[in-house]
Amino acid sequence: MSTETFALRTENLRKRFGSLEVARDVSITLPRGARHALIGPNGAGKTSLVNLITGQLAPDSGRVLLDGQDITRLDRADRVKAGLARTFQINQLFPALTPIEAITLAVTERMGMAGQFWRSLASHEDAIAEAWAILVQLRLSDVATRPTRVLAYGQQRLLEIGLALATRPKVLLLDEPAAGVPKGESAELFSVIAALPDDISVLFIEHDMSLVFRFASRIIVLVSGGVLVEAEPDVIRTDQRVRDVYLGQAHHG
Ligand SMILES: Nc1ncnc2c1ncn2[C@@H]1O[C@H](COP(=O)(O)OP(=O)(O)OP(=O)(O)O)[C@@H](O)[C@H]1O
Repeated sequence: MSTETFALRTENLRKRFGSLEVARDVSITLPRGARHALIGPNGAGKTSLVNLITGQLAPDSGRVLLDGQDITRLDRADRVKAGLARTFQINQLFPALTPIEAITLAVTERMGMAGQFWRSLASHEDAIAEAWAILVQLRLSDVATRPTRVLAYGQQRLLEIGLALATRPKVLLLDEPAAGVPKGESAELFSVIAALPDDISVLFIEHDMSLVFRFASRIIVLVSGGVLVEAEPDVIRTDQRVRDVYLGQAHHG
């Protein structure tokens, strides 16, 4: 695959914690516009892989390429500037801010004008307009001026995605975006993710297989730090190796 066609690629990523190998030669590719799911049992190394991609963890060897650029040596902030954004399993929001305030702040931060009140009003208006557009895209405009703490949990998780979108990412990594969200809200949350523009490529970790099969265009199965198989949902559904991994597990990881 040429560098023109992929948004993100890892090449032979390896990472150990003592004797535990959390990444065993992991090479994955996210084409532009991807909606890929990363699944696997508990402790398979899913979050570690996301951390290796974002720079939270340094690999022992291997490379991370974003839009053709080798970002392996960049720090986390520079990876965000290069177009890599993520959300976490646990809510990271400010409860007292409203969504429009929070997203506008994130946009001004990206523009390098956070805290610069002497900047022209026009640039602040631009930031507010961009924040509104993000909230509309996430179906949060109705609650834009309410304090974050009164939002439904699913809306709070969407707001986190909004903060990531404010960095104008090419690649969005979502670590269990529906974690803690009531069942009734999680499909809505995923349909918003699926409808994001095609120039944003998405890799999401998700435990709920019905959501994975409904929303992923491709599925990467990670087991013991290594990629067991990567394929389209229909292929994964009938793959005996995947069935064997999940068979007999009280809790699907
Ligand atoms: N900083 C660390 N130091 C040592 N071991 C770690 C560290 N971070 C993760 N691990 C271990 O690495 C393994 C992989 O963890 P990771 O969180 O990546 O798995 P996961 O697939 O995301 O699991 P889950 O589905 O439970 O979130 C686990 O056994 C975990 O305990």
